[in-house]
Amino acid sequence: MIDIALVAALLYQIYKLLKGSVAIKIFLGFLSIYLIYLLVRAVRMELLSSILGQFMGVGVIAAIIIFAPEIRKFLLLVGRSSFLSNDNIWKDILFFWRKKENSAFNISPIIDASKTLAGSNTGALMVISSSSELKFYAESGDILDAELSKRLLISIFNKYSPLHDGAVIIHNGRIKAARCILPVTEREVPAQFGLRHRAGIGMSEATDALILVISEETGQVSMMKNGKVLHNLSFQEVREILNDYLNNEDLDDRFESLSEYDLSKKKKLAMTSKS
Ligand SMILES: Nc1ncnc2c1ncn2[C@@H]1O[C@H](COP(=O)(O)OP(=O)(O)OP(=O)(O)O)[C@@H](O)[C@H]1O
Repeated sequence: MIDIALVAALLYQIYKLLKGSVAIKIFLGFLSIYLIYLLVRAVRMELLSSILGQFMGVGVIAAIIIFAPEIRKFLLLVGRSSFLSNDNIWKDILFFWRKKENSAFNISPIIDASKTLAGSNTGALMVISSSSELKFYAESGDILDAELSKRLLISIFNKYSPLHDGAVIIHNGRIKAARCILPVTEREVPAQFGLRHRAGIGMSEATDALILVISEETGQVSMMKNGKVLHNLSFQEVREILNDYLNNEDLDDRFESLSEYDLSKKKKLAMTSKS
């Protein structure tokens, strides 16, 4: 019984750590195959269980290679005394069946700060996550865990601030971290998108977060979700998208895929050159 409880707690912690990243899909894939393997073995289906057994053997080595960075970070977290002494972990384990709290929070500081940042052509990169703290990415920067405020966001992205380089991660009304390094997309992106936008698109491909980018060059606001983009948004649109995202509404249809984005740009260009 204690054995089962410990395994359940461990699996839950791994799930929490990976939540929001692509690694979780691979992890759940492995877990499902392992459960099928146990089931097949229990009902003594010899051939299938030997095939799945072979796969599991190779799978463990493959998992170690695929999850190398995650395993390193996980061990680092385990090693930190704060990880085990953190009350939240025990609360999470004890009350894991509780319904997820509504992720909505007051987004006005994000909108107000974006207005000021865009108005002064200050570049910014914000990751807003409704489902998780995105610990992996937060750990790549400086942990703040500060209450979300317009003044704080403006200070972070001020060109002279030591925190301005990289992204902030916002979750549950708190700025979890600043100066975070995000994965850059490997897909081809429109020529006017530089590194900041590429990182925004990359992060939206790797996680279920919503990304907000303010261009230093033009002051224009873009958002990214699931590898798709929306460019040159008004602040009213930003507010609506943010609200809908935090209320778990499906935003996929509203965003443009990178190929659509190129096409719509070309159409606009053709129309303006005709007129
Ligand atoms: N992988 C990354 N993760 C987080 N932030 C990044 C990453 N790559 C670049 N950045 C941020 O983007 C800034 C560089 O942006 P760059 O000027 O290349 O982007 P851009 O998309 O052309 O945007 P802009 O329109 O603002 O010039 C860096 O100073 C850094 O703050």
